[in-house]
Amino acid sequence: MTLAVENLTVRFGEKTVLDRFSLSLPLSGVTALSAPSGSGKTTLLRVLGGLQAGGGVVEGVAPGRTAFLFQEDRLLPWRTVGEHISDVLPRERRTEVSRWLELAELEGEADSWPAALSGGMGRRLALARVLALGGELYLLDEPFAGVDAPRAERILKRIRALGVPVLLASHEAHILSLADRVVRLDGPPLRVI
Ligand SMILES: Nc1ncnc2c1ncn2[C@@H]1O[C@H](COP(=O)(O)OP(=O)(O)OP(=O)(O)O)[C@@H](O)[C@H]1O
Repeated sequence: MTLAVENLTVRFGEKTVLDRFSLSLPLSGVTALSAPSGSGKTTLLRVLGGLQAGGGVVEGVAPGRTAFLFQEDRLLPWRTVGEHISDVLPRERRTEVSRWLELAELEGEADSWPAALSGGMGRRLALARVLALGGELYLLDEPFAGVDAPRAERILKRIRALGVPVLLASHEAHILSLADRVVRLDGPPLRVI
């Protein structure tokens, strides 16, 4: 399958973030988007996830079938680590909580509260929740912010093994080096370089 974006334009007031932006890439494995801060990576992911309207054509991705990791963790202070995962699982899959915590190297933290997690642990919990939720395409905005490189590399290998295509935004060279393809973007307004 191919993800195709054609002539996508997004403006916020006077500011043009995406200007007739086009991109085509295979929907398999791990694709990394690399671009300077503030250039529009989040905006592009949001359009692909159906969270942001844009003028243009997007083909190959059904917005309701993507799983989206926001740049912010968006954890719930009143739910434990384990409950963050069980909350997104259907009843018959509730036994999977430990599987997703292990994937994110959070085993042993199921009863912890978000306030007791380090920044990197919170990030891994937010990531585990999206992975558990599932979809046909994972859209991950800076999934490893605050996560040490060796751990991030181990987790990314486990994500790849899930067999669901991943499109992630990252600034980190070690993450880019593990991707199957890196789309380097200039910007703003974004252009593929
Ligand atoms: N809702 C909005 N209203 C106004 N401007 C916005 C809005 N969302 C994004 N922008 C602007 O669009 C530009 C691109 O933002 P975006 O968050 O997509 O960049 P990014 O490449 O993901 O940045 P970073 O790497 O820092 O996360 C920025 O100049 C930002 O200020």
